Amino acid sequence: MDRIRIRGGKPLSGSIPIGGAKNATLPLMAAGLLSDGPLVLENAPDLADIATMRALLVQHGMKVEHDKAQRRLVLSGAADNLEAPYDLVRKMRASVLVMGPLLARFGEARVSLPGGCAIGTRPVDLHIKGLEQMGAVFDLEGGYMHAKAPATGAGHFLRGAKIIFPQVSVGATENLLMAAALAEGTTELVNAAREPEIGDLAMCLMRMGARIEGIGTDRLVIEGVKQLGAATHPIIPDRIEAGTYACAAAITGGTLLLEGARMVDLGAVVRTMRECGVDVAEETEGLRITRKGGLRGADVMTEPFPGFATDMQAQFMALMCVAEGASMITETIFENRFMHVPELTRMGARIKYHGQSAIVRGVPKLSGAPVMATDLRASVSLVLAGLAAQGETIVNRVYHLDRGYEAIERKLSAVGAAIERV
Ligand SMILES: CC(=O)N[C@H]1[C@@H](OP(=O)(O)OP(=O)(O)OC[C@H]2O[C@@H](n3ccc(=O)[nH]c3=O)[C@H](O)[C@@H]2O)O[C@H](CO)[C@@H](O)[C@@H]1O
Ligand SMILES: C=C(OP(=O)(O)O)C(=O)O
Repeated sequence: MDRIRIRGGKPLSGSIPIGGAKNATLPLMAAGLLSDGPLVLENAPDLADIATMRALLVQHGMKVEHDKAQRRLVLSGAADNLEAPYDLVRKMRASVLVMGPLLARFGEARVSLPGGCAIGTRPVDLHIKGLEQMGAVFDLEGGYMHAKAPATGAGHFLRGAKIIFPQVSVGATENLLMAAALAEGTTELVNAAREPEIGDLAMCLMRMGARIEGIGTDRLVIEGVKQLGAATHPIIPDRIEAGTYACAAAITGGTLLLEGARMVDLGAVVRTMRECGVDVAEETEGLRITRKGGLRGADVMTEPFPGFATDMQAQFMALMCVAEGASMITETIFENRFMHVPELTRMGARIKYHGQSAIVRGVPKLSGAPVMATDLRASVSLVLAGLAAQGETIVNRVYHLDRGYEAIERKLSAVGAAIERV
């Protein structure tokens, strides 16, 4: 199995191109189920999760072409198999996003329950409750959610509803937004998630002919239409990939231009990095991250957007391991997202955690070690620690990284890191 070998201690310098956002592309691909297309997605990243979503849609009966050279995905055709099998759903939880589109367009879906994952239990009750409010009836059998929605007689299956989320959920907002686009009448999503990926999905649905108001706010109002059509949509840049490479510049005391990255998507992360003594400047081509002086510790609490992203928590913790003073990191989104702590500790970090909070006491140097992690962002936090550590770090289980970071070793070695896949 592939591993990543890093010899740390080199300040990075140069430019890194930021790809299209994984977490925008996955729901956008699911939206392809809502019409015969073609839906053309530009700036598509080449990631394991994209291949998984492609396999899922293909087994549903759709045609999905991924032109990697042109960074383009073209989705067309109509689903003729309404089942999302366990083998694919367990690989990637975002598979559950086919539920809303399948129900809205065909009145039926059978989707495996995803189960828990390394970072938490991650139930899908909010997705189910919302779709039930829109008229779907759910049955649980053999680990599958089997949902049916009777035809309304007006060319729709689902009916618009006012859905008040008791808790902010990115996936539930996306699933219901897609379902509402083809439902009869008006749907109101209250306490909706406001992540940039949701705005991107809404923009794409509008290009396909959907009627949506309130984009960028926590109240989305969708006027259902009978049919959606073809569209071409450019995927937004990956703010988490950008934030991760910003940490790479900061932890090595270097300077990187993150081509295509946008300040507007990274607000809380940028504010915190500045608090730590890192310079962040918006330039025409992207964001420039520079660290000249020492790193100072800072406290963060993860929150739904526009708060500090949970998907940046592990990377920021790696940075705080070598910052001056103590930093308190509180994870409020997922109940088990400190799996990187024991591995960072093996590299010499001083971290203690209890429940939702961790205290990191900065040390002058980390030391390289063989490490492994159980999820995507935890794995990349070990790469970051390895870039700053003395000696050699081997990161095992690279398949986690390949879910969300395209060519990470090539992007980092091009800016001066001693990193290779072995
Ligand atoms: C593919 C994708 O875009 N993944 C992102 C998405 O995941 P995902 O959409 O799964 O995350 P959610 O926003 O839904 O989860 C937020 C919280 O709500 C809980 N919850 C969620 C749904 C539900 O029905 N019931 C429930 O209790 C979850 O367990 C979690 O504690 O948003 C997360 C939070 O920003 C990110 O970390 C993930 O990278
Ligand atoms: C948690 C993540 O993804 P997923 O929701 O697909 O597990 C992530 O991108 O960090």
